[in-house]
Amino acid sequence: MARVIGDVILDLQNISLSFGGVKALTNISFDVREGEIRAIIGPNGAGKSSMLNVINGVYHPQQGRIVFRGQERRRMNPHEAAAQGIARTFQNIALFKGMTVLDNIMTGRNLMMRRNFLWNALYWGPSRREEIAHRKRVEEIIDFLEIQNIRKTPVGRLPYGLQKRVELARALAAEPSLLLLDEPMAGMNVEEKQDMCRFILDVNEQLGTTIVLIEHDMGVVMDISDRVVVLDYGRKIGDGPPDEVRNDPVVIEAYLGAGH
Ligand SMILES: Nc1ncnc2c1ncn2[C@@H]1O[C@H](COP(=O)(O)OP(=O)(O)OP(=O)(O)O)[C@@H](O)[C@H]1O
Repeated sequence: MARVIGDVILDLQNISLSFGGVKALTNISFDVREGEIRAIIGPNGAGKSSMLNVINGVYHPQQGRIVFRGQERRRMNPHEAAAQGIARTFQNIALFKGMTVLDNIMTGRNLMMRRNFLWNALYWGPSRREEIAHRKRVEEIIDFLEIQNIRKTPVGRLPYGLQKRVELARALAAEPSLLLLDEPMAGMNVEEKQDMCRFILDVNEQLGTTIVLIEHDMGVVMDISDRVVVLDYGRKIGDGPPDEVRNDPVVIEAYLGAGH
């Protein structure tokens, strides 16, 4: 399928966020277009994770507007953001280590399970049918990410790179239209990084999912993203296609200054 970059679906305008005296984000504006891979980069402590947390409703900025799919967003929590089609993965893997791969991915469907426990107890048949439908979708995701052979393995027994892939699978189980990835390749070896890059591109191209990712590996960022936002000390210092950002003296200075 040919990639199509569409209209702006997420517009962040003049976002400022502070924690007590610490200014994590200062007057940041950028947008995300439908179907693109948008990277957020910057030295440690630049505000990247805070920005993702603003997008999915974990943090509430003191100033600024967030417009998602044409609607100004009121204060919302992560559950509401997920219901609007925004899913994310975390910097530190947040899976249930004792549960199997399959069960972990099923937890990603929770939001879509319409029927509650009482209903399930009373009407076994329809809820069973619903569970089968969810299982089918989960099995498709398992095939897509090529983890069939570990579907019954407890997550805690898997190598790190595969755990990250399971986390991606769980996020995909919610069928998001906007996927936020917080350092999806952190701590991986070269081969694991190549695999993860391929899967991120496949998700974007074949499922049409818009992706915002934080990544420290510059090679990866330059290879897979359409546009890059650069943060430094909570301010935006660059924004544009990878080639433009890479050659921007202000960006180069921020990275050299931070010892990257
Ligand atoms: N919950 C919080 N309470 C207080 N300060 C916070 C909180 N979250 C982030 N900060 C501060 O906000 C600033 C930006 O942090 P953030 O984690 O967003 O940066 P980052 O670019 O993601 O860094 P890293 O690359 O190290 O993950 C830092 O000074 C951090 O200490």
